[in-house]
Amino acid sequence: MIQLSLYKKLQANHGEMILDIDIQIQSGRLVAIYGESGAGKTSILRMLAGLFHPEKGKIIVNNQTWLDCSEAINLKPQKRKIGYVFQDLALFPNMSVRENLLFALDKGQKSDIVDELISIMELHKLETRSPDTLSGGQRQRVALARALVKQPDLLLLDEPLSAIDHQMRSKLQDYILEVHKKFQLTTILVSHDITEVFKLSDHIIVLENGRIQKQGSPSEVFSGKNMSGKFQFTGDILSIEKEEVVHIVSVLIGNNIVKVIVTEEEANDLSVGNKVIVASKAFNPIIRRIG
Ligand SMILES: Nc1ncnc2c1ncn2[C@@H]1O[C@H](COP(=O)(O)OP(=O)(O)OP(=O)(O)O)[C@@H](O)[C@H]1O
Repeated sequence: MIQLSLYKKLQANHGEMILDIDIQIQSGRLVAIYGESGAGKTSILRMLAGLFHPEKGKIIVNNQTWLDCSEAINLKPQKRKIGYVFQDLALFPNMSVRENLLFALDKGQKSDIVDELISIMELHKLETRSPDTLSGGQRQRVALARALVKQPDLLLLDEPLSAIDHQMRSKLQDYILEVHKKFQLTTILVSHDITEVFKLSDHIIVLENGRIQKQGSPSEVFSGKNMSGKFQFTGDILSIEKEEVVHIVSVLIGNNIVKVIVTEEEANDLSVGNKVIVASKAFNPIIRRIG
């Protein structure tokens, strides 16, 4: 369990902004912090990592106090068992991919975990390469593996995939899900991307001007009501076409286009580019093998 209460005055574009949050996260969950630019998301992660200090607050991770301002407890960043991946994370350029991972091992820690991560993250073909010769997506895959070497108590992902193209991003999201399933690490993901947040997290905290505006499951948070379905996916609207009395909405879900028929009234509420949830609970989905 992670208990977090943080208070800090920040300098926002429009003047002073108070970051004031109280969050509890159960162990093993993947929680997303979602919010507009400047809402305070990165500040929370930096405070968790010990890189930024709140004026008031407490951070307790698995019963260990990392920070308690009233007791003057403030564990150094290197004493906090954290894996941190952000957009422009630098790998050591003078070391191969494998050496970058080995370098992250704690003193006396067995190197088996490096082999395991190379296998899970499918880095075999890249392990002797220098980071400079890798694509952005490959580098982030290595960065994620490196953050996992120490088997942290808490994994922090700050927009780790935002500079990566759509197809590679989707693959990397699968890797994140895979390692999360395998290691059950408590993970906090900061992202602007609703589809990403929906796909990866089981709980979403929406931050607005330094305060929690709402939180809950992805469907509770994004559909405004508790939407349940036999299956549901998120996607982007590509087109809305009128056909006689109905409208046909084409939605891009992953790499597939799904067409959904809606009424005129429903269509009026939708625009090309909107992120949407496509769900069904009235009938059983049909499954067929492909290829
Ligand atoms: N050291 C600091 N002292 C005071 N204010 C700060 C400090 N660091 C950041 N801020 C301000 O706090 C606000 C929140 O910044 P933060 O980076 O946490 O937002 P964010 O939600 O992560 O935004 P983005 O999505 O653009 O990364 C910003 O207005 C920023 O200028």
